[in-house]
Amino acid sequence: MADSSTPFVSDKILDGKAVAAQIRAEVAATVNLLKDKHGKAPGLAVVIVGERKDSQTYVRMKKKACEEVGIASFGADLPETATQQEVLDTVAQLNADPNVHGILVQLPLPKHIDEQLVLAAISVDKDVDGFHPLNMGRLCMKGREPLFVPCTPLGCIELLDRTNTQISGRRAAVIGRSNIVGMPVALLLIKRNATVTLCHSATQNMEQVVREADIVIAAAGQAEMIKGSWIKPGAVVIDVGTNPVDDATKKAGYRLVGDCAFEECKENAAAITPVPGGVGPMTIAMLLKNTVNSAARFFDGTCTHPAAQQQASAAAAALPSWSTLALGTLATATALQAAVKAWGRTPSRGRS
Ligand SMILES: Nc1nc2c(c(=O)[nH]1)N[C@@H](CN(C=O)c1ccc(C(=O)N[C@@H](CCC(=O)O)C(=O)O)cc1)CN2
Repeated sequence: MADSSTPFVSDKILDGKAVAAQIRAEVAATVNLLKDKHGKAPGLAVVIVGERKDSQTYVRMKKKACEEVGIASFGADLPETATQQEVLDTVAQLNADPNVHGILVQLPLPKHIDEQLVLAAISVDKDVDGFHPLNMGRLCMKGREPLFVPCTPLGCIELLDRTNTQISGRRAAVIGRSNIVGMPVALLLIKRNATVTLCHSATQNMEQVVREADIVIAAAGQAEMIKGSWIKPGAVVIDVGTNPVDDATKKAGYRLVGDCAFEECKENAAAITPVPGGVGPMTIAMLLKNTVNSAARFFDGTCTHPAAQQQASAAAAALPSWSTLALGTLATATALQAAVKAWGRTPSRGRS
């Protein structure tokens, strides 16, 4: 099923870190093209509320990744005690900032803050996490496309694509129905013509469902719940789980394991993602990609956000006539158009 001759699969291990590195290099090249053409860098704002260690780590990783590819970082670090209004005001400021093309609010939020309200307050044009109800709604509908697809699900599909794994016509089992992963990845697989069973805590005989699947996406958040005997020989297994388990031999006192019993599942699988080093790095790579796609829409004026319209008219007024444009600029524009066009196809790509 997975093409083990790709540079990303070795000894059945699907190296998400390597795929993510390739995507980050592509993003960096597109950022350079955008800077050459528009004289501006894409900007990503990350909002974090509270002091959760894991969330702070992820936010640090996102900022570092932005820096490495030339995306400008913005954002706000709010205390655990921040009120809902303060969070909404922060989002409103970022919505209005013309240098910010992507906004994300790190999840989970503290309990006293209404997650739905905050996610719906993010401008749909800057919703690089794809969690705005309008983007989620479009993802659910046949013949509609969201402006942004959530990063981890997009990363799972990209892993399948970059290892030439056929999706169309195959059976897929998704374990877990979260808004961040399970639900949207099931929708993406359906849009790619897979036959999908979405398993959850009330699913009966989950083992049997998984046994019939050519593609398994494990996103239940339960350490090593999927056993090797559940995996159909030759299946491709994408393990989204990142569960800390006590390990006295580690400096931190714990290690991360996935939702799949890795060594056992690897026996039967054609390819399996490791934890860490599988889906995690893809989440951040896809965030960078979503941000660059957003900036490109802002810069070329195809985005409906008022700031984008203003920027596009200002740019048009400042533009020299076509006859004086250097050939190099034209080449850059063409390369940029091609790059952004190719990327925009990801959610509904018909390749199998
Ligand atoms: N607003 C959002 N919040 C959350 C999201 C999200 O996509 N948007 N996803 C997760 C957390 N997350 C990103 O935010 C994330 C999780 C894991 C990784 C990652 O690279 N993990 C590494 C291991 C890292 C470690 O050692 O701790 C790996 O798997 O190799 C990146 C991003 C919940 N919140």
